[in-house]
Amino acid sequence: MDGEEASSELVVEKLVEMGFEYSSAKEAVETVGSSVNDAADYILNGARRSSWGASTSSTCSTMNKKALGKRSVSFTDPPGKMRQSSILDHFRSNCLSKRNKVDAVADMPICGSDSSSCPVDGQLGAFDNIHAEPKSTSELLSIDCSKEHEIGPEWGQKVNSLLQKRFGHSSLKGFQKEALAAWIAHQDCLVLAATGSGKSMCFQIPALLTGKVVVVISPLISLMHDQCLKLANHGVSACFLGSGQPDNTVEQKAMKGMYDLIYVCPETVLRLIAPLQKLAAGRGIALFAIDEVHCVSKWGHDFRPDYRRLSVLRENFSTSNLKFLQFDIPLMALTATATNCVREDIIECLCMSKETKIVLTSFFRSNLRFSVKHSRTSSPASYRNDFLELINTYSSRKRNGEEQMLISIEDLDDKSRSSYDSSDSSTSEVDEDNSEVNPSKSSASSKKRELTVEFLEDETDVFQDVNDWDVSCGEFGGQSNGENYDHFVTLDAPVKLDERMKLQQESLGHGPTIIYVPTRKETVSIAKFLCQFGIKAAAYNARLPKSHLRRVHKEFHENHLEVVVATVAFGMGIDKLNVRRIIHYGWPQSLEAYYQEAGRAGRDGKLADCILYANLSKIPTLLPSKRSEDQVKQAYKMLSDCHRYGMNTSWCRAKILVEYFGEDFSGKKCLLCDVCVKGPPEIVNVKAEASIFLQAIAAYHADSSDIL
Ligand SMILES: Nc1ncnc2c1ncn2[C@@H]1O[C@H](COP(=O)(O)OP(=O)(O)OP(=O)(O)O)[C@@H](O)[C@H]1O
Repeated sequence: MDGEEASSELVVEKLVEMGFEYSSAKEAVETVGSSVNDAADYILNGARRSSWGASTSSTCSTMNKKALGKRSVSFTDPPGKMRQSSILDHFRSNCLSKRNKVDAVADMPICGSDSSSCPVDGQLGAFDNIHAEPKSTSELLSIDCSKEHEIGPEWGQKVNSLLQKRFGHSSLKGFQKEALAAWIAHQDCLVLAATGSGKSMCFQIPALLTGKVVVVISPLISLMHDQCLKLANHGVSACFLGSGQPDNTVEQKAMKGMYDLIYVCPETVLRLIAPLQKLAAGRGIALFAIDEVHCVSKWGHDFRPDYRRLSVLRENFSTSNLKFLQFDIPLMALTATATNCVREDIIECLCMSKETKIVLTSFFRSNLRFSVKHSRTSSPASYRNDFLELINTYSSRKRNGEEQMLISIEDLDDKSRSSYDSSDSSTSEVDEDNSEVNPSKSSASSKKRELTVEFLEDETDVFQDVNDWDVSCGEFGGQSNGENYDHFVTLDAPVKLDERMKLQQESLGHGPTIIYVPTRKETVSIAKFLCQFGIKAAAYNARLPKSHLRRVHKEFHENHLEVVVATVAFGMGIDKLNVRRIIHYGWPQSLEAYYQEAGRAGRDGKLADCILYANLSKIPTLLPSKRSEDQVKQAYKMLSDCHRYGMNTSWCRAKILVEYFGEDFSGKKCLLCDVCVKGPPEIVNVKAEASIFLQAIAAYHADSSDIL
């Protein structure tokens, strides 16, 4: 093999790792040469034109790739000019969209192609606007934090007026009040509240109330960036620090106390202990907030080692260490998902005080309709069964006004066979049986079939670098789409029975869908499958080119994409209100991860579906990662909890989930899930069969004793 051949093989190998079929990878490399990015662009471009590209010309959608030639099929700038779009682009686009939304959208080029229209100087200008100097100082409410307080009527009024003035909300939610009461009493606090319930307000208010700084530790640049952006929109000054921060004056300004809130990743906060101590002595630090705190625990689903070192906060910002402090600077730890065991681990590991207040809201999300379906998954033959309803959902919208002809399974067969038959035969996961697998059948059929093993994309590999600027440079932020937060339901307590009964009658809107799949390969194959039927679908996994990932985020948030087929890499920070369906097509890695991912549906409070397609003949296997033996054991225990959830046929699914997090749901049901609606499987009286069976055994033993 000569050098060139060897490098082509390597590129093909890389492309297969990204999730592409070997044959497509090979063809792409033959056509565009040995560049991973070009080849990936080349393959994706075909899928994209037939899926997202409603406006692209039909000549492109015929995918006559060879005729199109190298550059004409690429959707990004030529390599030499290609520039990773940055957070600044997003700020810029948001500033633009605030000034003139319609114009900005019309002008907005698709991923990365706007480099010429956005000079670096201009970007920095926009960036400075985001990191506004604290205008709020004169508006600060003079509250004496040296005394203990309760959120009495006086406090309540002050906070509510701030809330209204700054954020347009009428009052604090119950759990927010509780968390603030703990902070006012200088207590540490662990807040466990559902995704999207408003946890950030618990640490944003202290910065605005006291005039001191709040330091927020967060795992991802995308989350920090998103929050800074939202705060800037509300006129609150905030910044984020870390290697993802391109302006090196921001850190100095932050340490001088020029921002109300400082967002920082764990590794950076560890580096900044001495300057933060100076800040505490100067403007003062009101609170350390540790967001997504489940990352502390090895028993959680998203462990990040740097989080465990955050005990330095208690050690270095306590009265014993800093003599000028009257009280230890309180720690507020926040998460949406933590089991009892994870909670204990967090409190111990962060050296939070013994009196730490735990503010726990109901994990129950009354508008989420959970169900489990059984499927072989991972095979194009199953796709035809499993995605029929989804395809019909989106195609009925497109045929709006015309006769509503639903696509039949035969139509799907015709359409998809042409492009999938060949791949069917080339995969070891071929599924000849077209019918849905049901649990009773599966044990019998698994005798005939080998159990297969599926390598899960491991989230510890996905987010190797907390400052992964490229992956996380975010087009997140549902609010900028004009989606209405007014519909947001208070998630403090399960809504009333009659409200849930009403939800049963509601029809599920067309809104966006996220399909989570365990492997990178499936992100590509399912997106490709859905594209065949005119669905605007795109694949998302950590190995795909960054420019593609950015584009997926952007188009998803702007409602141009209908379906994203993703691994766990499409994760934290997805804050979009109108997601109508979260489909897990294969096993999730844990019930915590499942609930967090499913929780991205229905944040507008309207009915949303959370469907798990369980494949009982597939054993999920974690990709090799930096996990210790103990952690691997724990990871497999978590997988087995998922299995139990998938096998359940008797208990309300929401009950299983919320009780997993230690909540008492006794005597309650969600009334929406498949088990609540269809009930447990019918009880069959097998007395007669059992008696024959027992007689047969008795006869057998009698015969054997005769022989003996
Ligand atoms: N008291 C309130 N009344 C009404 N809306 C609120 C209130 N507090 C916060 N919200 C809104 O709730 C939405 C979600 O808030 P936030 O992003 O803080 O949720 P979160 O719990 O941190 O979510 P996640 O777990 O996904 O990080 C925001 O739009 C916020 O403005």
